[in-house]
Amino acid sequence: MKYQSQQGFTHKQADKVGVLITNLGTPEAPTKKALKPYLKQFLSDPRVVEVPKLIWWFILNGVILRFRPKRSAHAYSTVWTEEGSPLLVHTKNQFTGIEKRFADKWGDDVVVDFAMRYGQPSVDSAIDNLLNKGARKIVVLPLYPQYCASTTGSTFDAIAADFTQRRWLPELRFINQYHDHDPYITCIAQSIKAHWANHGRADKLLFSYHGIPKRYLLNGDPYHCQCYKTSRLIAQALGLQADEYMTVFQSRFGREEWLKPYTDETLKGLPAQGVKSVQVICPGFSSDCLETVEEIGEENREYFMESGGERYEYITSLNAEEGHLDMLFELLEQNMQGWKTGDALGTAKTYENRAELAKALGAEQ
Ligand SMILES: C=CC1=C(C)c2cc3[nH]c(cc4nc(cc5[nH]c(cc1n2)c(C)c5CCC(=O)O)C(CCC(=O)O)=C4C)c(C)c3C=C
Ligand SMILES: [Fe+2]
Ligand SMILES: [Fe+2]
Repeated sequence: MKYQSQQGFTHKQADKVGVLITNLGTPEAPTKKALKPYLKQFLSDPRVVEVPKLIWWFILNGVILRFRPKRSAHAYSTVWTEEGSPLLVHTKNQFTGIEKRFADKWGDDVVVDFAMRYGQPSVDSAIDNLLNKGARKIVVLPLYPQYCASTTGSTFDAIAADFTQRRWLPELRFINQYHDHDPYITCIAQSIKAHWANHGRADKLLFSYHGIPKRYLLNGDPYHCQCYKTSRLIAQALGLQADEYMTVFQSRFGREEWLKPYTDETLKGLPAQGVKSVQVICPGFSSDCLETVEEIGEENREYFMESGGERYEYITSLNAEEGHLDMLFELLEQNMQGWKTGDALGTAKTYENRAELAKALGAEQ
């Protein structure tokens, strides 16, 4: 059969809302063997690398996939925990916390699952789960506060690709971004205040976001503008003056110019300008991951301290903190407004399910 249908459908089943939380994905293990398929899937996505297909095929397979898996495996091994990759561990905890909030308030009317754009659990398997549990309306929350075609756009592609294989499509709502959502800004501001209460302030607060090629911004991607707006709103919430904070971009990949100022170059240059202590937070990452724990927590600390810095503090991502989960739960509920749950399609007097319909129609099944 070309198009898949829900397993075990009956006319009496009550409509449910499905909530799908997604994140980027992470390798299965911190090994060269596990990194290769992960990087291949990730970096073959045309939303991530916008280079003509044939040229990129040669660069990816001939150069990057020969050398990068070993280097990245080493980096991942420094952040790997007993439960696995930090990104997966935090995303799972976020899922569990959000699922509990829905169970407490909505009972059986809402089903929740999570998926990774690359690797496992896949978007297709999570949509399968939600539909088979009776979800007829699905709200998707990619855990990226700022919209970027490479992340948010690509997640939409994965959902759309999955839908091309299904017969009875659910209603869909897709949360595009929440970069200026008040409760999100408040959550980040509160986590900075809590850090200040324990450690005091530093000379400068740095907001570090994952970069993208500058070309994507010039071609119309709103990511850069949304990052700056997030920083501005957090700074406002904290009452910071313009010279007390900075927005910077990390995790460059490849040779072309990415969004500037670069996090690493900035940190290397700040001590010479008299900035001896910094606090760095990454508001674009809803979970700690390789790019925050290793790159911001370790690598950039060394750059700053070796350049004459005296105090460097990384303020962790919101992860599965209660306030963060409350905020995400509220955002999801807002995006479910007007959706009815609990109604069934019919009482099915003539037939209970597809098999009985087939029998009634005298059709072979
Ligand atoms: C938060 C948003 C992200 C954007 C935007 C983004 C763009 C982007 N990333 C790459 C290349 C790599 N990113 C890698 C890891 C990684 N990237 C994000 C998020 C964004 N990426 C996260 C959360 C992570 C960490 C995943 C984890 O498992 O912890 C990697 C893999 C690691 C490595 O080998 O260095 C690569 C590669 C590009 C090209 C890109 C372009 C827009
Ligand atoms: Fe990335
Ligand atoms: Fe901008």
